[in-house]
Amino acid sequence: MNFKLVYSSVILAFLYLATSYIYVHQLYSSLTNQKFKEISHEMKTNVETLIHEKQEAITLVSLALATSENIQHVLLKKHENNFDYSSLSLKLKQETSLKSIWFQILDAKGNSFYRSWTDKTGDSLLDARIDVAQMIKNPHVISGISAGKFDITFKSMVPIYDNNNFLGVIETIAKFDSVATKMKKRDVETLIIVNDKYKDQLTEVEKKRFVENYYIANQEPNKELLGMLKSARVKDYINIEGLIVDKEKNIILTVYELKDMNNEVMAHLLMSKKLSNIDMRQIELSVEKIITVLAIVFVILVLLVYYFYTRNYKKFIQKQNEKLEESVNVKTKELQRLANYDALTGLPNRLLFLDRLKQHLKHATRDEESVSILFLDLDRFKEVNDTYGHNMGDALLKHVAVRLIDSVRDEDTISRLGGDEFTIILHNTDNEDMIKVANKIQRKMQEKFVIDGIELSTTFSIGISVFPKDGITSELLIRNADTAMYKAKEAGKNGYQFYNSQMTELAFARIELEKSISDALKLKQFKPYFQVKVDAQDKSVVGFEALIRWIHPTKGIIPPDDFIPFAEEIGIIVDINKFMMQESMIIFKRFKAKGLKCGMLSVNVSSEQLGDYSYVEDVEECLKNTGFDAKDLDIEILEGQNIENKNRVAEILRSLKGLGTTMSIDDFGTGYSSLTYLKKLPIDNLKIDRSFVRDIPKNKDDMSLVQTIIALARSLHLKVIAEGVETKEQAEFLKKSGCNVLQGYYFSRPIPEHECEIYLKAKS
Ligand SMILES: Nc1nc2c(ncn2[C@@H]2O[C@@H]3COP(=O)(O)O[C@H]4[C@@H](O)[C@H](n5cnc6c(=O)[nH]c(N)nc65)O[C@@H]4COP(=O)(O)O[C@H]3[C@H]2O)c(=O)[nH]1
Repeated sequence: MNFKLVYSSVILAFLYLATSYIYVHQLYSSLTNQKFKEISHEMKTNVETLIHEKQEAITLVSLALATSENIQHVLLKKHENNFDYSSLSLKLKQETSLKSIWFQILDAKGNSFYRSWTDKTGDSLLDARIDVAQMIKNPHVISGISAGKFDITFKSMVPIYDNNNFLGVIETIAKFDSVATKMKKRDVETLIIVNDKYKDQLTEVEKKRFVENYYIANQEPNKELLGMLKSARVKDYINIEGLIVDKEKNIILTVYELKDMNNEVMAHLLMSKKLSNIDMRQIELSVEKIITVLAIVFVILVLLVYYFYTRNYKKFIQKQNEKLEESVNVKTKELQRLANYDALTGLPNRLLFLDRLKQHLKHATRDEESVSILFLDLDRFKEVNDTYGHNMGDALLKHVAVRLIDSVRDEDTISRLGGDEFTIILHNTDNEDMIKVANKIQRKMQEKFVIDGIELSTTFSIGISVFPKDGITSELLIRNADTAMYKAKEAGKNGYQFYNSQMTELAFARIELEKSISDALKLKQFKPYFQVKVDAQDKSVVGFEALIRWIHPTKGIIPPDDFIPFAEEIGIIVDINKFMMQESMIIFKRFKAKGLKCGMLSVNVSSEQLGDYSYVEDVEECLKNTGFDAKDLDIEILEGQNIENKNRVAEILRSLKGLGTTMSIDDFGTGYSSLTYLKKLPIDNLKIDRSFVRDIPKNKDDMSLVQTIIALARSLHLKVIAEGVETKEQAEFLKKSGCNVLQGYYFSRPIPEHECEIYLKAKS
């Protein structure tokens, strides 16, 4: 995601808002200042206008009166009592804005001829007033503001002529503070501050109307302004340049300089207007407009940024999606590989094999061709695992896979179904080709594998099924190839078998048998039968061999040869033997508890178990569970059994010996054990196979062979037990030959517990 754009947008927005704020603020203050200036100007202009108006008004009045014939006549005749302007004053008061107005008439010599406010006349004003002197000297219209004894006033003097004969002067006087009153109507308070230089002149004015030496000319001065003036220096206010805005007092202040007739500043008009009375709406409207424009610009900018951002974001999302898709593809491929290929060998696994087989079958159906499946199972792979561990087993599988790949064409599919099972799919091959492939595999496997310096050899049992002859579905073809593979195992391993229909029946029978053996174990249908072993010399009971019998509810007693090899093949023999050992020990414990001398208990062990340490644990557990004395336990090992797996077997036998048991080599003479090797094993007894005893005394070779075995056993300090003794002659011959213990039908067949008890009781 483009965070840069987001960050810069946020910063820009902030800058924009800050700048806008400053701009609006400055604009507002500049507009306000402008407005205040305008207000100040307006106040000054207004007051000036009012002053001019007033001056003009009284001048007009003077001019009007100067042309009055009555005045001229009276001045010519000096009949002063004919004047009365009180009605004129009243009229002016009523009809005009001239509320306080006075008149004075001077004669041509500057003497007061008439005063409307007093009866006092005849006094000369030439000396008292410069303006009067000027007028007499040079009659002309004089208009202005002047300070007198009582106040400052508006004055206008107009010469009175009779034709060209100067008769005198008419003077009109008006109060000045009416200007302040008029200004008030316009919301402006005006304080008329008369300059301090007039202080001495204003002799008839009350002292209290002075602030410092400045006369306040208002009749009723504004209290606030007066307060302000009193609380500071008067100069501070009359010297204001431009204007003052006092937000605290909510006023705007400005000063107007009032000039006298000689154009000299004679007074200052301090004017104030309430800020709250100033109409700021226009400014606010302008500012609002600006804010609106700025806001619109901001919104547009935000929208633009948003547009670019979303466009950018879409691109970003698109890129992310592409990346995601890419990694999903990689992962999917990886998963497909994991799902379809065997992690150990890298060959296609069961899933891919099934898929490819289905494809082959589809094409073969369409093109009317054949497809063959070779089902391969390593012979004795379990022994490799048990002997050298699973790592070695795995390494062997990898090497085997390489050799398999070397044995077939590239287009043939080899897969590992799991464990030591492999399959090969061959397309459109005849029997001869298949045999060639099977032979090639076998040849490749002949050479020993050398892994971590250890030499290993292994072979394959191969089952072959062919589409469509042996099945048209993949499931059936695999099952039938598997069945054929079992057949190859039964036939002695390291070979191949083509599937035929009889094999299916066999396969079903095997499944059936597997289930019923398992059920039999659960239902305790297996029973130990005991066959006695007697001392060759005095025929006393030395012990018993426990031999299994399957007491089948419908088939009766099933002998071990009918199910033990199969039980060994499917592995259930481990549980069966454990069960047999524990049951026999319990029975022996019962015999002993009854005081019966049953001697040693011999049990059989399977080749499956001798390569596995867990057998030692099983024996230990049975001894512990039953409290059976290990010294009374003899374990019979078949000569042919696993003896090749020398080191492991030797170790396990030593562990068993460590528990206190004795060990016997069973069926001796049928295998090919070297006696030197046997010497190294912790063996106590050697049982001569009954096949050598059977034909005694008829077969002289057997007799001499038996004698040789006994002599050899003796030299190895082993006890010799002969089995299959059926006749007295045989018993006698074996006794004479030095055999220690005899076992066979001659003494007793294998019998169940209760019969054994009777037998023992009879013997004791
Ligand atoms: N013809 C003849 N036979 C005699 C005579 N005396 C004994 N036998 C038979 O010879 C076999 C001796 O047992 P084995 O060699 O251990 O051979 C046993 C043993 O290898 C195996 N077996 C029996 N019980 C068990 C067992 O619990 N576990 C295992 N793993 N194998 C067992 O089954 C084999 C066969 O057992 P069985 O049928 O009981 O056959 C027994 C026994 O009945 C005789 O005088 N004449």
